[in-house]
This record gives sequence, structure tokens and C-alpha cells, in this order.
Amino acid sequence: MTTTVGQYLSTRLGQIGLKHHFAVAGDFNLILLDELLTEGSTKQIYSCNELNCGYSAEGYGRANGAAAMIVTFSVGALSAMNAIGSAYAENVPVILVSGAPNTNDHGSGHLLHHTLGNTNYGYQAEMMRHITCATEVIFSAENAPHQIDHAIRTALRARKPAYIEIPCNLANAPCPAPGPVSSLLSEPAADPASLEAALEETGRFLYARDKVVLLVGSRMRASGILDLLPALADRMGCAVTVMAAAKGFFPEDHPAYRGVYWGEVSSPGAQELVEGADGVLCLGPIFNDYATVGWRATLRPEDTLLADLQSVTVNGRVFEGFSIAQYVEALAARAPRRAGSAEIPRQPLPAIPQAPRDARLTNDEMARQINALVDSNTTLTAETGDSWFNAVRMNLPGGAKVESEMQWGSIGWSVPAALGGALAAPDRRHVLMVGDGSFQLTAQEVAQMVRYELPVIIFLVNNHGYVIEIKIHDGPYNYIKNWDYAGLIAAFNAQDGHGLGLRATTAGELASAIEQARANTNGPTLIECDLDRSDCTETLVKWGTKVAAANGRPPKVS
Ligand SMILES: C/C(NCc1cnc(C)nc1N)=C(/S)[C@H](O)COP(=O)(O)OP(=O)(O)O
Repeated sequence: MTTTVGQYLSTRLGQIGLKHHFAVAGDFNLILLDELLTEGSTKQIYSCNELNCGYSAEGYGRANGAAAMIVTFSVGALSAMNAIGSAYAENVPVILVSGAPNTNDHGSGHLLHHTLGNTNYGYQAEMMRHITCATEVIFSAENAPHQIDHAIRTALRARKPAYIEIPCNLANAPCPAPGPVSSLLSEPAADPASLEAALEETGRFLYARDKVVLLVGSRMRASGILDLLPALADRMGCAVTVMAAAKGFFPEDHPAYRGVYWGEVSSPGAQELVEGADGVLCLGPIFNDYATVGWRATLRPEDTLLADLQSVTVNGRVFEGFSIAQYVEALAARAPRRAGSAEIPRQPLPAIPQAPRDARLTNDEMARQINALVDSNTTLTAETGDSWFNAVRMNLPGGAKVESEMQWGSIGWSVPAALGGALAAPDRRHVLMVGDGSFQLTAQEVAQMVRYELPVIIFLVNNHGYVIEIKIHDGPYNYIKNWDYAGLIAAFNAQDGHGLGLRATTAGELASAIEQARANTNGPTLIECDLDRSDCTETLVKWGTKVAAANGRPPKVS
């Protein structure tokens, strides 16, 4: 049985659960794109550029579990690198496939277009090795199946992106047909002794404490077991908090939920609860400078159990040889009850009073109305910027999801990512909050939302500049050219009803725009929310000054 290299790849992408792959054409990948179309397991979705292609794949991978993208050599793949960096930092398995020079050109002394102008074509793979968990450069069709399977299997297990390079003259070359996909999907069994030892040490940690709090972190996105966390909370009876980058990872209507822990900008009561606990069971946390408010919110190591994707650190010991899914599943069946922390009642988020309809639109009123739009079937994508703080302060109904990129934090990510999420989960409502500064980096992908008739509701937060940067450190570089954001939709030829551009300067205009957005199911609705530049969340101001102080630390004098 034979197939071709490109159709082998296509079959595998369908077998691991993809229904789409993202692509930008280039002469090094055209035959490969044909092979994917011929085999047909996944629908080919086109992006305006390779950066957006990568962000769309990353957003798709968050909702679907994995994603794939096809670009051309060098000029395409190097643009995609920022998005692959995001996938790496955010633990999303994106399979980046790049077309490449004809195998006959290697060692020929030929100078090729799209390259650096020398005869070394290996630089791209070398660059990819730093931002992927597997890099496979295919030089022979016979070996292609092994290399493709290795890259995909490693990406799925490590929850990281992988890179495959396919020369343009091998894409339709015959190769052996694929074997069972189970060899790519199977998870390594836990090492029983290590898992048991970790659970016993966890028991010693928990039995020695009364007021234990669960803290859920953003690496749990890659765990595949978010739906198991309520069972663990029910077993232990303890309070549960989430980190800002994990907003929505635990159902907020669960009785154990006590809000977002984010140091001094936490939800009401959450900082006192976590920092006052005698034990914090951290699941997949990322304690970076933003999460610790400039290294100020730090937990006592001796009272912290750190469960990460492939290891548990507790009582000064480290245990490996199992996944966090295997660990949490076992813990949910045997953890002792530790209900002390749950006796502290949850403090509600401060309610935002409804503004009069004719009142100038404010950030608070915008956040209030967006929150009212979020239901149990909504995915809210929040871009880097004050949109983070608006998302974190929302009350989410159970089932609502939030997607943010608080580790990589590359502005512009959210527009293509929301497109990817909408393609992966068409049965959910997709709402996007993105600032004017971020939007200007990837705005053209709204045209693809029009093209693919994706009803994403986009709140374009026009506060007239890089306000998060202004709050951290102001300067002329934080001010941008204002666009007619609502007018862009017309520029994207949405006249056939597959797109709506609206502008809101008052509370009433926003309410009316949201009603129109709810009714517009044929394509995106972009609502330009016009705000005063000084109008941002209080938490942003508080957080920004502390992060600025951390950035401003003088060099250590040796
Ligand atoms: C410029 C930058 N960060 C620096 C930056 C620059 N370039 C990339 C790709 N990523 C980055 N995070 C940031 S957060 C802006 O404040 C974003 O502005 P905007 O989208 O308008 O949001 P806010 O006004 O709420 O801050």
C-alpha cells in the first residue's frame, strides 16, 4: 500500500482530530497544498499572512486540541515564528509544515529565491529547533512517514508545536501508507512507583494542614483534565482560586470558587485567602513577572505543592514519571478532606452600575455590557492590554471560557486566534475584546472572518493608544494613528451581509450595537467602542506601576 508524502501528512492530520488546516500559498508548498486538497481529510483555510496563519492555528489548537498550518519556505515560515513562539509558550500543539527547496538544489551551489542568498538552506530548521519540541527535515519519501509521525506524536505528548519541512519535489512522491494512528495518540503509562510516592508525599503535605487552597494555573490548558477539577475540589472541600491567565479554567458558579489570585490586584478576598492559607496546591501555574505583579506576589515554598504537566514538587521533593492528568485523577480519588479554607465566604466582584443610555461610553459600562453578553456557551478572547483586566473582573457563568495569551503576550494574537477558535467550535458564541493598538497588527484577518462567514463579535476597545504601556512607562511611542475601525468592514467588501461595522460612543449606542451583533449570524460584527484614553481599569494602573518598578530595577553591582 502506498500513498504520497503530502497525502500521508493529510491523513494523519485528520486522524488526530483536525477538521481544518491553515495555509498561505507559496511556490515551495503548492504541490503539497494540492496533495492535502486531494486527500481531503481537513478543509484548507487561507490566511492573509503567515503570522495570522499561525495565530489562527494557535487559537484553533486551544479549542480543538491540536492544529496545523502550511507555509512556504523562509519568507513564510519566518513570519510564522512569532505565532509558533506563542504556541510554545502557551502549550498548544501546532504542527508547522513548511515547503522547502527541491532536494536536487542542496549541495548544488544554486542560489535560490526566498533564501538568504547563500547556498545554506538549513537555517530555517535550525531556528525552528528553538521554538518546537520536534523538528523534522524530510529528505527522502521513504523516511517521511517516520518523521511525520515523530513530529506529530511528540507535539501531542509535549503539548508544544512541532516543525516539518517538506521539499517541493517530495510532496507528491510515493511513500508507505500510514499504520494505526494509535501509535501517535497513546499516552505513556504512569510509572506506578513514582506516582504512588508522589501521592504519599502529597498526603503528608495535606494531612499536616487545615486551610489548603487550590490554585489553578494556565498550564492546565494543556492538561486535558479541566473537567476533573470540580471533582478534586468536591473531594477536598477546599476553596479554589485561579490565576489570571487561567480565568475560566474552573467553573465560577461552583460553590468552592473564590476568584482570581493576582497578588494585590486579585479578586476581592482572594489574595488574603491564598496568602493566608497554610498550604497552596498549585496546578500548572506560571509565576512570571506579570503574574506576580513584578515579583511581589510570591508564595512560601514550604507551604506550596507545585503540580506541573510532568512533575510534582512537594515537601522539597520532586517526582516525575507521570502526567498531571494521571496525578490529579488519582488524587481526586484519595485526597483527604480539607474544608477549612472554604469556610471563608466568597466576596462578590464589585457590581458596575448601569449607565444611562445617553451617557458617554466608559470602560466600566463597556465591560458591564460585554459581561452580560457572555453566557455558558461563550468563548471570550481577551487581547493583551486592558482587555486582560476587563476579562479578569467579569463574572463568568459555568461553561463560559476565556482565552488569553498572558505568557507570550504578543499583541495582535487575539484577532486570528478568535478566528481559529470560531472555526474549531462553531457551536459556541465567540466574543473578542481587543485594543486599538493590538488590532492594528492583524486587522486584516477580520476579512477572513467575513470570507468564512464567522459570526465573531469584536469589541474594538478604542482608547486611542497603547494604554497598558502608557501606565507602565509613557512616551510618544505609545500614541498611534487613529483608524475608522468600524469602516474597515466595508473595506473588506462585507456588503453581501457577511459583516457589520458599528461605532459606540454612548451606553445606548453600545447596547443597540450588541443587539445587532446578536442577530448577525452571517459574519463578524465589529463594534468600535470609543473611550477616553484615561479611562482604564483601576487594576491596570495599580499593576502597571508595580511592573514598571520591576522593569526599572538597577543592574546588580558585582
Ligand atoms: C504595545 C504593547 N505591548 C508591546 C508589544 C509590542 N509588539 C508586540 C508584537 N507585542 C507586544 N506586547 C501593548 S500591550 C499595547 O498597550 C497594546 O495596546 P492596545 O491593544 O491598544 O491595548 P491597551 O490600550 O489596553 O493597552
